[in-house]
Amino acid sequence: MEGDTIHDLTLLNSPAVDDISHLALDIGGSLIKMVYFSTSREKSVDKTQNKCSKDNLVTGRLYFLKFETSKINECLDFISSKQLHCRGVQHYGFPASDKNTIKATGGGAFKFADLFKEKLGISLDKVEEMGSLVSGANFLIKSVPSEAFTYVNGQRNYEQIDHNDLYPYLLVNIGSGVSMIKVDGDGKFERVSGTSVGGGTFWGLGKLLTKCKSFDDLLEMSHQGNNRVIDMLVGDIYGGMDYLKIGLTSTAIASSFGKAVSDNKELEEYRPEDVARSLLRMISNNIGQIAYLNALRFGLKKIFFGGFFIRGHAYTMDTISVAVDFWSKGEAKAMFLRHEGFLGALGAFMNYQLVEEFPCGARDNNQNPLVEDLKDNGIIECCLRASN
Ligand SMILES: Nc1ncnc2c1ncn2[C@@H]1O[C@H](COP(=O)(O)OP(=O)(O)O)[C@@H](O)[C@H]1O
Ligand SMILES: CC(C)(COP(=O)(O)O)[C@@H](O)C(=O)NCCC(=O)O
Repeated sequence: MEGDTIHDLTLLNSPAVDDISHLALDIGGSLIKMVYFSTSREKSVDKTQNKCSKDNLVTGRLYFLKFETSKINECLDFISSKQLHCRGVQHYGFPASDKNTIKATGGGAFKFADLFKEKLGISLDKVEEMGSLVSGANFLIKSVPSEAFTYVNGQRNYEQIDHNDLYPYLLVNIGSGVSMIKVDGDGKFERVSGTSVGGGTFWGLGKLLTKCKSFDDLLEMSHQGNNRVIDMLVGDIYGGMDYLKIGLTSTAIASSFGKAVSDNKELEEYRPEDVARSLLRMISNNIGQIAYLNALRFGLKKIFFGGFFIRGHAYTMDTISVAVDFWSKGEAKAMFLRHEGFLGALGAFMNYQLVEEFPCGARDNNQNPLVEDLKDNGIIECCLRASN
């Protein structure tokens, strides 16, 4: 797996409790994503010093965390132990009405509303999921340096996106399922397609077929595997030859898992690594292709991929990039986002309408903001607007 994926924060990395305010959640089919704002890294004891010099802005950082939805109690315990829902809200003049109400998106904002109320006394202020994904993506693409990148020949190439040339684009969020959204501007979007063959499919089928215990193990396995053992290639059908008349080389996959038909082997006779690789390739390819077809429908050249299925995994990004490039004959471009899985949670956070500036204040002691991001699990500097 690549090194600069944003992982869970450890408690060591967490800010002091008193300085945390404004928590937003995206409770999805597989994972709960959490974003919260804290001022604690400013080293200042006097909270007035945390105000930005101009206007009434408070400097701080956004922190990111995730939990498995099936272990929602861990998330509730974390919020409760750190009193995330009621600390710090009135510091710096943030509106007191925010207390005990948090912005939440995703299906779980509906499914678990009673649980949050019962266990923590928190009301979930529901924010629509597709809108959250879009505002999270727009914010990241426009305001966070070194956020968007292409993945070509094993290399991340960070893109400077021209704000005046951003729209329209296609946003493909690969969570448990996949949503494809045509984005035309801030708050201007349409969900144009989707597929149920997504991250949940990879993880679910992978678990059944390989008996692996965690998603990261499955990804790691896929890294070690060889899909040609199970996939039927064009060369397998054409006696080792390419079929160039229709643009297919002998090594192109003709039929995912197709070799298993004639192999007459039991599942146990295949290496789980090879099974994981074929599965990852099949699902990534399929999503890349459907994404391209939707981009073609609307004449979109830029396709941003988000969602935690991607997990910064080299092979996943490579497969998606190659699929988009192949089908579009180089016309469309697949781009990825460093905060891939947090689009919805960030969008819900934006709904507080306190975000004034991103990023706020210079990262004065380093030339490359990415370096600090890596150390800090994707922490983003920002300013929130205080009410006084
Ligand atoms: N630690 C993990 N546990 C479970 N799934 C994970 C994990 N890390 C990445 N994934 C992948 O991410 C997908 C969920 O992505 P996410 O964007 O959080 O969607 P959702 O909102 O549906 O939970 C899973 O289906 C799986 O493919
Ligand atoms: C229903 C969902 C929006 C829920 O979002 P998720 O929790 O998967 O991130 C998503 O799973 C989805 O778009 N599924 C594809 C359904 C379809 O278009 O066939």
